[in-house]
Amino acid sequence: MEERELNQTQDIPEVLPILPLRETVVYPQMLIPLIVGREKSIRLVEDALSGNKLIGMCMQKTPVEDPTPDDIYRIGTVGIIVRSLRFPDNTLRLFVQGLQRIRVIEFLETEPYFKAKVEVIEEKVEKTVEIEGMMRNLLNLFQKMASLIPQFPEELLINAMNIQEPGRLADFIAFNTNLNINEKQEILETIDVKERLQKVTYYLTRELEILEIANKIQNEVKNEIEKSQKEYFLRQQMKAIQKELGEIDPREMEINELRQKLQEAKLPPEAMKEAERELERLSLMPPGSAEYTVTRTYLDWLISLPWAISTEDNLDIKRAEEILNEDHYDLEKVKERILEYLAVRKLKSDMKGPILCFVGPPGVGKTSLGKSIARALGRKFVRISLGGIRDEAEIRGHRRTYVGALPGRIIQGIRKAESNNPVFMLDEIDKLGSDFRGDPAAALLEVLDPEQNNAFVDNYLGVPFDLSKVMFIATANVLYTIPPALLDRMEVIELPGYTEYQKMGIAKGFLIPRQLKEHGLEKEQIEFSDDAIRKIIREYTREAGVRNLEREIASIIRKVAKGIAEGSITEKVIVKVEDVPKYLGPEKYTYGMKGEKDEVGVATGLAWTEAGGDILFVEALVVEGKGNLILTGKLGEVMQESAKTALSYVRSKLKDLNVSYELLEKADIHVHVPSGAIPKDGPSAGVTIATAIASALTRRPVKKDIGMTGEITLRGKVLPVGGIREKVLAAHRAGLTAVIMPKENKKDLEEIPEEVKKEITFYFVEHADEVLNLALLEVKESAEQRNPERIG
Ligand SMILES: Nc1ncnc2c1ncn2[C@@H]1O[C@H](COP(=O)(O)OP(=O)(O)OP(=O)(O)O)[C@@H](O)[C@H]1O
Repeated sequence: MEERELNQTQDIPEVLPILPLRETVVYPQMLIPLIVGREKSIRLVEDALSGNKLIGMCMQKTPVEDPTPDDIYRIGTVGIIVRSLRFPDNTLRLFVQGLQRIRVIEFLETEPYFKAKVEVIEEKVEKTVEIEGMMRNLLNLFQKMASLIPQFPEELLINAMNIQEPGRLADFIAFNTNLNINEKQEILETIDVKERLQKVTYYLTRELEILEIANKIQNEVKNEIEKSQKEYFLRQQMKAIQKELGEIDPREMEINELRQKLQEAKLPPEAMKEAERELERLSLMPPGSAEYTVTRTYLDWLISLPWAISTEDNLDIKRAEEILNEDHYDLEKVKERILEYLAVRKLKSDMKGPILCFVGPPGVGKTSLGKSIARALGRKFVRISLGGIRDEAEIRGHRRTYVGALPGRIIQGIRKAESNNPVFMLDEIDKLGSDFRGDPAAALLEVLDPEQNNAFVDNYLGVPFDLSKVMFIATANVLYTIPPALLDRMEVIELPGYTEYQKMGIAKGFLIPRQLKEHGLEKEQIEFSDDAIRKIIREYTREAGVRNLEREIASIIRKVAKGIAEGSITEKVIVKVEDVPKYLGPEKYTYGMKGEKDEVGVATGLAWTEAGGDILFVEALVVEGKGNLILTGKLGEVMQESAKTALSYVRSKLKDLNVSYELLEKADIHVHVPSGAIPKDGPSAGVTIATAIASALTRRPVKKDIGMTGEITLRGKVLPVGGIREKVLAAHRAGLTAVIMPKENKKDLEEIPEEVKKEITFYFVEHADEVLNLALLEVKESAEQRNPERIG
């Protein structure tokens, strides 16, 4: 009742004590708590309490301690003190009910407190439709704001809905919205109600926008957190439930199991640290994720590697010798070298040995020697082929960041070996490639370098693995394509091809017994005659090694085994020479490739190929022309030059050879080397070409039983060549009885088996004149033998 009475303007005296407020704005009709601490203000309140309890309240422009009238806003509020409490620190707590806006007209007194002449600001508005609409809008916004603030008190909303007067609604909402103090004063000073509604609407809209954005951000963050937290909580709950039930979390079990396996694998400290890190990551990943699988695979690799598993070496040299002999025929020098190697190993166990490299044509037993070494030493045997590898990552692995990454072949081989000291065969080291994907040879160097390979880092593993106990053996068909840096690290052991005699021995002593065993037959059931074996060697295979020989033998044994199994064969089978075509079909090669008769313009050369040695025929023909040299037969650059040199040499000898110079002027010389489709190169056919040309020009036939090799210079000097052993074996195989070779190659004959040397006459020459004398027959081709088209 009192309040209503006081609402009347006339009840407000013209002069009021003015309480300066710091950072507080009091609106009419609002009940607000105030703390009064300044001495002057306490005095003011005390005086008011003993009178009509009415006070004027105006905010200070700045919150100074002792304001002057100039520091005080002129628009304020008149209010009535509803309650006051004195606190022990002498401050007063007041509850003041705001009544109406006032305007300070003039300060009358400043001591003991401010007193001023005031005027009450009347507020009368007509509630137009516009005002009504603005009110409703404001209420809506207020409601919206309430919905965005979680702990918003509901009664504030209800109060707001119950306010009828537009000015009061604006004040109420401004009071309860997060406006800054200057904005609150601005609203107080906005006397025009419509304008006040507009301003409050503006501020409320701004506040709403801020709230909405904040809410959106909050929601997004919350969602993120919620997702991972939900999972975490669920997991924790599951754990708790499982614990309660006496079960173990399968995931935890898996991780524990992995940890135990890692410990059992005895990883070195650096690898263990990495493994622990990955385990930690694994425990935080969702099990179905791709990343989980990647990490799990990596850990499996770490577990499966033989970090601490070594086999014990058996260094009994006698036994090793027995094993090598048991598996291989002959190869005495090679075996001796291997035994020496093992003996040194025995004396010096930590020997950083040279890496052995077996070089030789296919099928000569390189791989099987490696296997025998492993067997003799009691080590595991693994083999990888390097043929055609161009990508360094094949050796060293891909980084784990690649999809589907795996360790390189070295580490894969080690895993296969299940021990860290296997005999590790690197096949076809001569076929390594290199391109933009890096140089595999460089990676291999690191593998083979005893100084570095105790800490070989595979890109996938990312931690070092000790390869120093591995015994590496490389194999190659040829030496010259092996990168020099690699070759430098290796000790080359050459295994040239076998002679027919040796092949016989291998077939009888090793291949046939082995094939019998593999087909489940006894030697009482089948026997090969020597002639039959020889026929197979000569007419069904043409190779330096014995791989095809073994295949053909297996093919015969298979057919016999089939017959026995079917019951069509009941007696011991003796494979005789005439039976061979029955089993293997018509012969594949004609034996004795040597020429059938002494011929003009055809010389027999000796060539060296990847499959061992071979003989080749050089044909020369004098045809009508203008003194040109025609070369055919896919000759390489070196061979072409060699042919030109040979021709020039022969030209310089025309007089000695009794050939007229005019003949050459009217003729071209055509040199051809069959087989035309196979590329040929090298300088060693020099003497052969010279012989063929000389024969063609002189019409003196070349002896068919002589094979020859040697590089030729313009002056006719004969220079040494390579591959003598293979060439001589090929000559022997082809049935030649004499071989002409450079004098400087005489030393190479040492490596040639006695049985071959016995059957061949060797001529060692220094000059091509000697070659012509040896190879050309004295008699000229008779007139009837002459081809009518030929000239000269
Ligand atoms: N001296 C030998 N005594 C007994 N068997 C042999 C002999 N040489 C080779 N062999 C046999 O010949 C077959 C082929 O040999 P191996 O596979 O070792 O050849 P390789 O030289 O490694 O050939 P490639 O270069 O093609 O790998 C094997 O079965 C092997 O046992």
